[in-house]
Amino acid sequence: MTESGTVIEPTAVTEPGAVIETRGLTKRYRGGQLAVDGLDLSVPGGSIFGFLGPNGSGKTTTIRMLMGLIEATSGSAQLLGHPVPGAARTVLPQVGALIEGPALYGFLSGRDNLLRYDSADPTADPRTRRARVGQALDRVGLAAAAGKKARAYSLGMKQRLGLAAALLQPRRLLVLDEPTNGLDPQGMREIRALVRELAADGTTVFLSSHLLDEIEQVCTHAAVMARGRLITQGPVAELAAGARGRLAVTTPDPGEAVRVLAELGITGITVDGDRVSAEAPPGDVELADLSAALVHAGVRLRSFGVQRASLEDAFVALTGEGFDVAG
Ligand SMILES: Nc1ncnc2c1ncn2[C@@H]1O[C@H](COP(=O)(O)OP(=O)(O)OP(=O)(O)O)[C@@H](O)[C@H]1O
Repeated sequence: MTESGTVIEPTAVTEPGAVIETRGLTKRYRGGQLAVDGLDLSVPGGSIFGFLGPNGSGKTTTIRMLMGLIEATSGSAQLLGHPVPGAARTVLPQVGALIEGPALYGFLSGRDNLLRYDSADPTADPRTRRARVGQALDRVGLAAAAGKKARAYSLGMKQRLGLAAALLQPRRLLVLDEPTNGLDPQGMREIRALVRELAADGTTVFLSSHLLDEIEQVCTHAAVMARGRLITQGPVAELAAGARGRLAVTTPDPGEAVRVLAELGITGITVDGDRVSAEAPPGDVELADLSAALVHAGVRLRSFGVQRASLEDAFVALTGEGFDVAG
């Protein structure tokens, strides 16, 4: 209450603490494959958290452990402050999940798929079912196509229907495994916009992706996986800032530019046509001195500068590997 007696409603609900927390979470499959290796993950409430890694890095295995679909070999995990799988019954109704594509009945309409899905949920109130299904369809932009058979849906529409299924109840956390996989650029944009909207309403969104630029575009935080291990995690802006940017020079005299830069101790130089790129110089090297040295040596400059580091630069810097993906 303020002095004038007005009640101030909190405008944004931010979760105190982590919404997903794992300690030493490990999965070794029966065949001996160590898919997830001692994972300590911490997902802040209210974030759009990108779980990033090349194919086979352990993302799906982690998500399946979090959702109680498979057992961890060792380590522990908490969702919304409760241990899983121990408290799965209490906590999972507050978590919407879209894992490995939605299971749909092609012969049913989008609406009937959702009605059927909701009736299989013992925590769902049948009296509000129709209304909730209608709202979820609206939410994902499928209201007009709700009566169409699901087999006539495009991949993007199917994916949106899967999201609608995850939204039939109010959720504090949404877990989406590769939600844009297989979608065309327009479909990807639609899903990204939806993820942003959901997060703006206060839902924490945890999404896995092997697409670096997707994570950069939509996520506030990210964790980077490689070969089952966590490489780094934190706010996306900080992860990218942790890597030095690249020095980028465009010149009709690339050979001479390479010679001058190498003489000045610049490393990681590559040439592609008239573009010379290199590791950004350490902080004590003044960029103006570099460009002056190039000009002094007769190198004609079309452009000169340091490009901001991307998450990809950070990944390469941290793993020493390219972000090489099959998909
Ligand atoms: N059921 C299983 N039995 C044995 N090994 C498995 C099983 N599932 C996954 N793996 C292996 O565990 C490792 C991690 O796989 P996982 O599917 O978790 O990775 P991912 O990052 O989700 O990749 P993708 O994007 O391709 O799904 C891979 O080497 C994979 O071959």
